[in-house]
Amino acid sequence: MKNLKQLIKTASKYRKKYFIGIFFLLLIDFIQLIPPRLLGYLTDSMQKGTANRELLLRYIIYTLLIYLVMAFGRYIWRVYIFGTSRLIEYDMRNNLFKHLQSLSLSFYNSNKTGDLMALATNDLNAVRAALGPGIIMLTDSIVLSITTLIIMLSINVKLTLLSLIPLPFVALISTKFGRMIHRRFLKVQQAFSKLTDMVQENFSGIRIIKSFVQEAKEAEKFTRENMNNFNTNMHLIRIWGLFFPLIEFVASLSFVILLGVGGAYVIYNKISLGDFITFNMYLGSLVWPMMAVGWVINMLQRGLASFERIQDVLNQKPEIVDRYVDDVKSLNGDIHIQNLTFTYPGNETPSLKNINITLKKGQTLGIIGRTGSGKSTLVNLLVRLYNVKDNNIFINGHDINRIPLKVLRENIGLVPQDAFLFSTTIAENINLACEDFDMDRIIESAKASDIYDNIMDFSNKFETVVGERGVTLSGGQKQRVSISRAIIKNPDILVFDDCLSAVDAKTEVKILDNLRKIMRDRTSIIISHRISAVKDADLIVVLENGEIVEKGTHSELVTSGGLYQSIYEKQLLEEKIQEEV
Ligand SMILES: Nc1ncnc2c1ncn2[C@@H]1O[C@H](COP(=O)(O)OP(=O)(O)OP(=O)(O)O)[C@@H](O)[C@H]1O
Repeated sequence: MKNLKQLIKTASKYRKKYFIGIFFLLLIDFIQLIPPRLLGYLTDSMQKGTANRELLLRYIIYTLLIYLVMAFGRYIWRVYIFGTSRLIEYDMRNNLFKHLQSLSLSFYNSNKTGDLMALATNDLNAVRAALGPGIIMLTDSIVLSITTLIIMLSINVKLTLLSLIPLPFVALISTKFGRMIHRRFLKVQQAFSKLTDMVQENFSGIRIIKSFVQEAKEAEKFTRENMNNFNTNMHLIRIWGLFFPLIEFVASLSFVILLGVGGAYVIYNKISLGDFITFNMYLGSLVWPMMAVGWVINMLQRGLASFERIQDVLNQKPEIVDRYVDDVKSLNGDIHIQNLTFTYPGNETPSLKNINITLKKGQTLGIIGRTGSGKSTLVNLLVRLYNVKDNNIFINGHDINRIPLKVLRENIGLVPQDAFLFSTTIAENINLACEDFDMDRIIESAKASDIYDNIMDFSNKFETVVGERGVTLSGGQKQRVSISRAIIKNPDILVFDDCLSAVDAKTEVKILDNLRKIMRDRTSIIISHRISAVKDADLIVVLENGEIVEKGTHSELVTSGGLYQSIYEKQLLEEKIQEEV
C-alpha cells in the first residue's frame, strides 16, 4: 500500500500531461461510439426507403470526419500517456543510477551486478508498462465497457444480457492466461540472459578458452543453452498460440447468440435491422475491454512488484557518509593509526588486528606481507571504502570519520591493485579526477609514471582509445596509466597498492625512483610483495594474518631473523638465479 502511494506520488509529478492524455483518451472512447449508431440509422433509412444520395453523402462525410478526429485524438493520447510513462522511466532511471553511485562497497559486495542491471531494465520496463499501456487499458476498459453497455441496454435489455453471457469467460481466460504467459515469458527472459551471459563471458575469456583448447566444449555448452532458449520460447509460443484462438472462439459465441436471438427479433420486428447492425458493432467493441481486464490486472501487479524492488534499493542508505565533520580543507599528511581492528561486514574473523602505525608528513611507509595478510584492507580503510570505528585512524590529528569524505578521497591518491581503465582515451583516463583538461599536466604525470614513451608510440598518442573498441594495453602499461591518474590530482598522500606487480622488479624500482621527486613532500605508502620496492621506506611494517609482526627500517629488519629477512633472502636468491640464467 505504501508503495502504491509512492508510485502515485511519482506519477503525479506529471499529472497535467496525464490529464491531457486521459482527456483525449476518453474523448475518443465516446466518439468511437458514434459510427455504429450512424450505420444503424443509415440502414434503417435505407430499409424504410427514406435514404437518398444526399443522406448517404452526409453520412459518409460524418463518418470520415469522426475517423479523422479519432486519428488525431489517438495521436495526442499516445504522445501524452506513452511519453509521460517514458519521462517517469527516465526520472526513475536517473535517480536509481545516482543512488547506486552513492551506495557503499559493501552493498556491491552483497548484490550481483546482473540483479542490479535487471532493476534498471526489466523492472523499470514493468513500471513503465503499468504507467503507460496499463493506465490506457484501465481507463479504456472501464469507460468503453460501461458506455457500450449502457447504449446496448438502451436498445434491448434482454438481447444485451443474453449476448453478454460468454464475455465474462473472455475476462477469466485472459486473466488466467495472462499469468501463465507472464511466467513463461520470465523463463524466456532468463534463458536468453543466461545465453548472453555465457557468450559475454566466453568472449572475454577467449584467451583462456583457446589456450586450454576448450572451443569444442564451449560450443557444446552453447548448443545446450541455445536449445534451452529455444524450448522456453516454444513453451511460450504454444500458450500464445492457444490464447488468441480461444478468446476469439469464446467471444464469437456472443455473436452466435446475437445472430440467433437478434436475428429472430428483427424477423418478428422487435428491433430494427439498423439496431441489429449497431448491436453487432458494439458487441465487437466490448470484446477488447473484456480481454484487457486480465492484461491490466497482470500489468499493474507486475509494475507494482517491480516498483517495490526498485524502492527497496532506493531506500538503502549509503553506509559511508559524513556524519559529523570538522572544518578540514586539506590533509597535510601525518597519519596515525592506533589499535585498529577491523572485520569486514559479514565476516567473523577480523582482517586487521590491533594495528599501530605513525607516519609524519613526507615519510614513506612500506607494507610487506603474504597474500591475504590484510595489506589492501589497511589502505582501503584510509579512504573509508569501509567504515572504521572512531579513534582508530587519524590524519593530521583529525579522526578520519570527522574529515569530509570528499576532502579525504580527493587528497589521497590511491593506486589500486587492479588497474581499471575506462573505454575512452588515455588522456581522459589520466584526467579522470580533474575538473579541467590541462594537457601539460597530463603529459607531466605520464612522464612521472614512466608511461609517456609508450603512449607516444601509439599512433593516436594521448587520444588513443583503450578498451574493447581500442588499443589493448599491457598489464604494466595499464598500471602506469593508473599511477598517472593518481598523481595528477596532486594528493597530499599517495598510496600504491601493489600496483606494479605486472612489471619486473627492476622496472618497479625504476618507476618508484622516478616517482620519488613527487613523493618527496608527500606521505606515501607502498605495498608490494617485493622487498626491493620498499627497502628505502622510512618505516616498513610486515603484516601476517592481519597483524603487524615486524616493524622497522630495512637495515633493522633484514637482520632481525623474522619473516622480512626470510622473504628478503628468498628474493635475493631468486634474483641471483635469474641473473645466472
Ligand atoms: N570485501 C571483502 N569482504 C570480505 N572479506 C574480505 C574482503 N576483501 C578482503 N577480504 C578478506 O580480508 C583478508 C585480507 O585481504 P586483503 O585483500 O587485505 O589482503 P592482501 O594482503 O592485500 O592480499 P593480496 O596481496 O593478495 O592483495 C583476506 O582474508 C580476505 O579474504
